[in-house]
Amino acid sequence: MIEAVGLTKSYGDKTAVQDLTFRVQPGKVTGFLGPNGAGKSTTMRMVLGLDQPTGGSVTVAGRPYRELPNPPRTVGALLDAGAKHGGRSARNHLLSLAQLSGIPASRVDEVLELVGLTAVAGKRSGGFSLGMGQRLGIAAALLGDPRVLLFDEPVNGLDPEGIRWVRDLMKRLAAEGRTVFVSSHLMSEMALTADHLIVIGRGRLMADMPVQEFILQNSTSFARVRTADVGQRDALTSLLTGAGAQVFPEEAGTLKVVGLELPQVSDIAFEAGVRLWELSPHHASLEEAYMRMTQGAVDFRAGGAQQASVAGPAAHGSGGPPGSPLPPGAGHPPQQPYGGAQPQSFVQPQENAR
Ligand SMILES: Nc1ncnc2c1ncn2[C@@H]1O[C@H](COP(=O)(O)OP(=O)(O)OP(=O)(O)O)[C@@H](O)[C@H]1O
Repeated sequence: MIEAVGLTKSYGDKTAVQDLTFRVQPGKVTGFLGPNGAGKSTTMRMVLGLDQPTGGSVTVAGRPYRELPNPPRTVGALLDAGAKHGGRSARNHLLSLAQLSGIPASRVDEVLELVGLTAVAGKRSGGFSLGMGQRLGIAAALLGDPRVLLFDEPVNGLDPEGIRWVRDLMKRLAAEGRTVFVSSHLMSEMALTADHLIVIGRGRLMADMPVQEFILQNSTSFARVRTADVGQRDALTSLLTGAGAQVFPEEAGTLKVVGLELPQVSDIAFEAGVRLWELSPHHASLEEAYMRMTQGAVDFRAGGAQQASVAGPAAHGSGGPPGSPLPPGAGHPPQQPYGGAQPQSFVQPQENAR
């Protein structure tokens, strides 16, 4: 387990991490999320004793990293996959790390096999592709067979096969009862990999909960409705609005209905004699929930002028149609063809979550 209590780190007058308290539990993959500059790497560096907190504390398996009897056998980490001696072969790189920690040389071949680098073990790691470098970094993290693992952006630059391999590895490590703490900006990947999330923004804790709960708490589900014809669609729109729903017409001719359960929508349509061709539930993705939660905690955002020049003068705002309650920026999700079952979400305008 990793436990942070009031963890704080300041660089001069810049506070990178502020009063963070959380536990990373064994047996789960815990995703560590936050916008650029939120303090994720700083936190991980403090877990690993590479930076000293200016306040609070963080322990691994009950002790600060520097007090662990044999740190590489307790905690392994991939922080910077580029941090290797490029002139050495993959095997020699791992052998030197093993020697430093009193790990038997036989373990080097085991981890090379585990990450799929056996065939290139004798090659200079300087010539490795990004994906091979990531695998070598992961091999180094696994060398001491530690119970606690930290990975900072482990899928950075990996191809789909590599991403899937990392995902399966994380899940396997967690299933073995290890503590797996992994940062990533790839939300779709985190949704598939993580069981639990710790989200920070501007150095502060914003969420600490299971992935599904995070999505539920930070998103709005909606129903998509398709009627047999336009006249019925307009009639149904007024009835649903009258019943307290927010109704948004979509380009594909469907309606997005927020605020009523599916059976209620069905009953209202039935009682009015409106024939429905589609009535489907839609849930938010992790990415949508994350964007909604962190929108007030982003340090770096592309400026409007920049976006305009990229989009070209003909581009229109991404808000709702004139008269719609959607503000600019709260655009409709991509339309699905009729019957398309991809879950989508309407992200409602929300005040700064903090
Ligand atoms: N050595 C340092 N000296 C001064 N400021 C630092 C130092 N290290 C980090 N910071 C600042 O602390 C803040 C948090 O940085 P950190 O790298 O931990 O964020 P992050 O969440 O890992 O970001 P990213 O997702 O971009 O990697 C940033 O504002 C950063 O500029």
